[in-house]
Amino acid sequence: MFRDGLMSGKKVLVTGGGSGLGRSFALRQAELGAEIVICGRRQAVLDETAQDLLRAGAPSVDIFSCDIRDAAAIDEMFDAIWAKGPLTGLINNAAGNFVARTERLSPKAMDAVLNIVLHGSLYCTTAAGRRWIEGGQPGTVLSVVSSAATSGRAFTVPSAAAKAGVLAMTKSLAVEWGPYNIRTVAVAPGLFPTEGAWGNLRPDGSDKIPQAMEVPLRRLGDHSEIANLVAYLMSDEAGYISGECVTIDGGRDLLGGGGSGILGFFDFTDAQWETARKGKG
Ligand SMILES: CCC/C=C/C(=O)SCCNC(=O)CCNC(=O)[C@H](O)C(C)(C)COP(=O)([O-])OP(=O)([O-])OC[C@H]1O[C@@H](n2cnc3c(N)ncnc32)[C@H](O)[C@@H]1OP(=O)([O-])[O-]
Ligand SMILES: NC(=O)C1=CN([C@@H]2O[C@H](COP(=O)(O)OP(=O)(O)OC[C@H]3O[C@@H](n4cnc5c(N)ncnc54)[C@H](OP(=O)(O)O)[C@@H]3O)[C@@H](O)[C@H]2O)C=CC1
Repeated sequence: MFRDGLMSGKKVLVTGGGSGLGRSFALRQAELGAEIVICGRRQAVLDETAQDLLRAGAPSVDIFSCDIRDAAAIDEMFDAIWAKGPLTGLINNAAGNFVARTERLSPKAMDAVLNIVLHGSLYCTTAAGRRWIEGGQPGTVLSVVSSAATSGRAFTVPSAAAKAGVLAMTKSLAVEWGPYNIRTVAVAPGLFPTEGAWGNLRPDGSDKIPQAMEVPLRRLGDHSEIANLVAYLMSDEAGYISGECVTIDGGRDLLGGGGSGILGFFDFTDAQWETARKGKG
């Protein structure tokens, strides 16, 4: 789909790039010639993906065990990255989410999601932007949000609220940092199977209808489809796109509020919620 070397000369940090969609984004850009940096909390996952990235063609791969809830740790990671050469792009991909009845969430449960999605994305974005502005370098920040950012999403309210904040950040910085030649963009994925999303959002008994039937195109997304979109948006070919969020969901959001994926939760029993919470769903 793209010319070889589309991302040559680029160096991109993918938060949560060791697994799930982040891994697919990193792999696609590695194939297109980008130097890749990935971070996450699980060192073993990062180690394994780093080997895959090198095999895919990345000229260099750096990995950082870093919890993006920790602003100081992020700053250390960015210092270490810049010591070897500045990034040209950042992908805010790492996220935390789970289904729960909102009125029963503890403050810690709310913070667990908000701190990763909203605070983590803002910490990483400003860590990159500050360095680009000081160095007089252009840059691109792509944040992975969700249609929940605009439509809301019952039973995952902290995530929906955090994604709305990240989208507002994207649009605000497109204006504030435009004069520095820093682009900020977002993608809103629909259903792309990953361990994290299915493990946290799809407990047993929650699917009222087959998952593909939640989507007008009658199928789930393939990682290659969103990885190509992300590669395009990170490349210079998208150099005049800023402040925009591209939805890639087979038309699912047009069914209203993220489709019918949440319908099962209205009838969930206390026992089912407990099982979901323990991660046995
Ligand atoms: C909007 C749609 C689109 C988005 C899609 C995605 O993002 S898909 C990507 C999805 N991918 C991922 O999510 C991957 C990353 N996810 C994670 O690391 C975890 O799921 C995390 C977000 C809980 C953070 O982990 P951690 O180790 O920092 O947290 P911890 O275990 O120490 O708990 C902290 C607090 O939260 C509470 N609590 C926890 N679960 C539940 C629950 N089900 N029910 C109720 N509460 C729950 C827990 O009880 C505690 O509160 P307490 O009792 O002390 O007052
Ligand atoms: N899959 C889907 O259908 C959809 C996904 N999305 C969004 O796409 C993105 C990727 O989702 P997906 O791949 O499914 O999620 P996964 O849960 O599979 O992957 C999340 C990644 O983020 C990392 N991560 C989580 N918390 C932290 C943290 N505190 N610090 C650093 N890294 C962290 C995880 O690594 P580790 O645990 O090692 O830290 C993991 O590599 C997210 O932004 C999600 O909200 C949106 C809509 C739908």
